[in-house]
Amino acid sequence: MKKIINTENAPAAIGPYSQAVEVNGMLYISGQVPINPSTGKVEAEDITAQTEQVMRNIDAILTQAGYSFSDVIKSTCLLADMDDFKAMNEVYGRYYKENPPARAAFAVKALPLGVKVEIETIAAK
Ligand SMILES: C=C(N)C(=O)O
Repeated sequence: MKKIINTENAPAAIGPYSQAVEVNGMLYISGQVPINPSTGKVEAEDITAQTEQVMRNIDAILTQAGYSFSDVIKSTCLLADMDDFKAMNEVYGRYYKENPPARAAFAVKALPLGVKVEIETIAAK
């Protein structure tokens, strides 16, 4: 049975999706963009600050669902500009120091709200 995960410590959805859905010990977190949940706005400007906000949002959803970064098995990183790959990795890598999850990274034409980065996450117990 699926369980919808919702926390005020991560941004509300900006479209018709849930922050995360848990089913059978698997947690599927929607792509997180760098919205500050306190204000509902994108305040971070550069890729480092935007990635930090995205990772904080992922952390809040993992925590709400009773998971942690060590439970993450797969990420998908979407970038508006592949020139940001290195800087995104520097922040991302702080959260996954050992045995990092499987991952794909893409540059896409554009991201919602004109942000530079969006990261999807799947975790398992
Ligand atoms: C930001 C998103 N995850 C979306 O629009 O689907």
